[in-house]
Amino acid sequence: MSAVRVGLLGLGTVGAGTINLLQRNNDEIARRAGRNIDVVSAAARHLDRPRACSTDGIRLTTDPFSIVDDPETEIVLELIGGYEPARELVLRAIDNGKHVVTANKALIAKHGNEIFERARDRGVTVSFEAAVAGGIPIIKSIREGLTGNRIQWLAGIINGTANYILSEMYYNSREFAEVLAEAQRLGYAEADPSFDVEGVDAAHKLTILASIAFGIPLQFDKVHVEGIGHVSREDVAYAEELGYRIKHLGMCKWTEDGVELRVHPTLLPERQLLANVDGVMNAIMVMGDAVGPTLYYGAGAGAAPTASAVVADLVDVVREFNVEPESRVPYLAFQSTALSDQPVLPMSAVETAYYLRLEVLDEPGVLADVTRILGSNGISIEAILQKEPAPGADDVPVIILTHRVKERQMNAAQEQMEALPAVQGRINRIRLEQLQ
Ligand SMILES: NC(=O)c1ccc[n+]([C@@H]2O[C@H](COP(=O)([O-])OP(=O)(O)OC[C@H]3O[C@@H](n4cnc5c(N)ncnc54)[C@H](O)[C@@H]3O)[C@@H](O)[C@H]2O)c1
Ligand SMILES: N[C@@H](CCO)C(=O)O
Ligand code: NA
Repeated sequence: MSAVRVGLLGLGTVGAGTINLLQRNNDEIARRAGRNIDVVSAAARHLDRPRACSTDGIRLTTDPFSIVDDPETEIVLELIGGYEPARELVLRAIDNGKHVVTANKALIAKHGNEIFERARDRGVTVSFEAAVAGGIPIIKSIREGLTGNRIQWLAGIINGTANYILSEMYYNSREFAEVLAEAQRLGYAEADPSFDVEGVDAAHKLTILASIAFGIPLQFDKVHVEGIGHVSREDVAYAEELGYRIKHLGMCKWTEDGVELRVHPTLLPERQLLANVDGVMNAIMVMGDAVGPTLYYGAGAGAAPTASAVVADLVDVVREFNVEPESRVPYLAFQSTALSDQPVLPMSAVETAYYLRLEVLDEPGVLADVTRILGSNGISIEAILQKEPAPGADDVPVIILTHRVKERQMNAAQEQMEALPAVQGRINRIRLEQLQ
C-alpha cells in the first residue's frame, strides 16, 4: 500500500523531532499503522537554516498555505504554535477535508470549540495528544481508558519549564533567570517563555484536560491563572522545613456548585508522588469514582518525547481513515451533543489550605493579633514557624499553614493582617493541597 502523505507546518524543536522519529522507527511504526507514514512536504520560515533533522526527500516551502491546499496532503501536522496563523491554517486544512494533528495547546484551548465543530461538519479528525504533558499519553488515557468513571478531580504538573525552574531552585538554589535560559536552550520553553512562567501554558493544558475529564466546553478564559513568579527560594526552603514541596499545579475539580479550574503554585506534602516529580518531567493524578487515584508520569517537553505523542496521533489517524466519523472517539471524550453546562466556580468560593509568609516587626503582641484575625475569619492554624531576623534586619519572617478555607475568607483575613502596623508589605500566600 502507498505511504501516507503528511504535510508538516513548522520545522522547529517538535517538527525536527517528529521527522527524526519517523525516520528512526519507520518499520516499527509501519507495522503498527499498516502503512508507511512519510513527511512529503514541510513549511519553514527560512529554507536555508541548519536543522536538527535531515530534510532529504521533503519538499520545503515558506508558504504553509500551499501545503494545506495541496491535494496530495492527506494529514496536516501543525507544529508552528501560537494562535495565528495556526488557527487559519488548521481551519483551511479541515475545509479541504484533511485530517489534522497538532501539538498546539494554545490553539486547542482557545479555538478548539470552533475547530472541532468545523471538523465534525467535514468528518475529519483533529488529534492533539502532544498538546498536553508532552509524551505522556494522558489524552488517550482519559478519553479512552477511564470512560467508565465519573472523574472527580485531576491535578497535574503540566508545564515542564516551570517544573524545571522550581526543581533547580530547590535542589541547586539556582537563579530563576539562569534556569529559564537553560530551559529555552533545551527546547522546553514556549516561543514566548512568559507563557511558561506566568502559568498561561499550564492553563491552556488544564482547559483541555478539564473538558475531556468532565465533558464541558473548552473555557480557557475562565481558568484562574497564577505563575511561579512569586515563589522565592525562601518559600521553597520554609516549605521544606514544614515537610512540603512547592509545585506548579493545574487542578480541576467537579463540585455540585460548579467546576474548579485553576493553575497556581501549590505546597504538596513531600510524601506525595506528585511532590517528587522533578525537572522537565510531568505527572497528572486523575481521580475516578470507580478506579480511585491514577497517576501518569513522563517527559512533559523536549523534541523526542513530544514527537512520541505526535507519531502516536499520526498512527491513530491512519488507523481511522476508513472509520465512519460518528464511530470515532469524540474530540472532547463526550458526544458533542452531550456536553454539560455546569458553571465554572468563582475563585472566591474555592476551598484550599494556605501557606502564608508574613514579614513582621519583632515586637510583643504581633503574633497574637495575627492569630486573632485568622480566628475571627474562621481560619484555623495547622502550623506556625517564626524565623530569626536576617542580620541587621528589623523584621522577622513568620510562616503560617492554615486548614482549608474559602478564598473569600482568606482575602478578608489577608487585608486585615496587612493593615496591622507591625506587618510589613504584602503577605505572600501560596495554596496547599493534600490531594486525598
Ligand atoms: N517544545 C516542546 O517541548 C513542546 C512540547 C509539546 C508541545 N509543543 C508545542 O509544539 C508546537 C511547536 O513547538 P516547538 O517547540 O517546536 O516550537 P519552535 O519555535 O521550535 O518551532 C516552531 C517553528 O515554526 C516555524 N514557523 C512559525 N511560523 C511559521 C510560518 N508562518 N510558516 C512556517 N513556519 C513557521 C518557526 O520558524 C519555528 O521553526 C507549539 O505549539 C508548542 O506549544 C512543544
Ligand atoms: N513549554 C511547554 C512545552 C510542553 O508543552 C512546557 O515547558 O511544558
Ligand atoms: Na500527551
